[in-house]
Amino acid sequence: MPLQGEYEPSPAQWVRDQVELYESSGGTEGTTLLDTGLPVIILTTVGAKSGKIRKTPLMRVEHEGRYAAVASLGGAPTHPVWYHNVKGHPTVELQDGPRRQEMTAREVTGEEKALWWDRAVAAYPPYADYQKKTDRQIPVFVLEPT
Ligand SMILES: C[C@H](OP(=O)(O)OC[C@@H](O)[C@@H](O)[C@@H](O)Cn1c2nc(=O)[nH]c(=O)c-2cc2ccc(O)cc21)C(=O)N[C@@H](CCC(=O)N[C@@H](CCC(=O)O)C(=O)O)C(=O)O
Repeated sequence: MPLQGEYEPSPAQWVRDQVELYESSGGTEGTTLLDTGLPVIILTTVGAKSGKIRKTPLMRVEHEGRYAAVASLGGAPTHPVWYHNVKGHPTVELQDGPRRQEMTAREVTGEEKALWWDRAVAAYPPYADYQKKTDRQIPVFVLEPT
């Protein structure tokens, strides 16, 4: 059952554009991070305050059908806003290329987080740099098919 609500595009034009291209191409275009060629997924969440539908490109971190969503925001001192959406509404949708599925998200800690953090850094090495540049502990969600 797709998430219900009014879609509110990101205020960031480059994010809006990537979501638009990803979705309008059926997940065949806009599926990488610009010049890196590294794969990207689209996470759909429900706004924690507005209840609106939000769509957020994230680096693709996948292992045996489960995914990680890393709230890095480039190592900024505060969490990205979508972090609060997922905490408030753990039922999310994930589009990986042409495949879209409903997932349940949970924030991971301790050894489980360390395992997924290694997988995330292997998929996108700059995550390690982001963590070095902030005292904020970058949160990691694991997304599992509902
Ligand atoms: C700009 C802000 O976006 P954000 O949710 O903080 O997310 C910032 C970024 O993480 C987001 O732009 C990501 O897509 C950036 N990004 C990555 N961001 C990451 O954190 N990790 C990644 O791996 C990542 C990869 C990536 C790849 C490609 C790409 O194009 C972007 C990528 C935003 O959308 N703000 C809205 C509000 C959004 C919102 O969800 N509001 C909630 C309020 C929630 C609350 O405040 O409690 C609501 O509607 O209720 C606004 O200001 O109107």
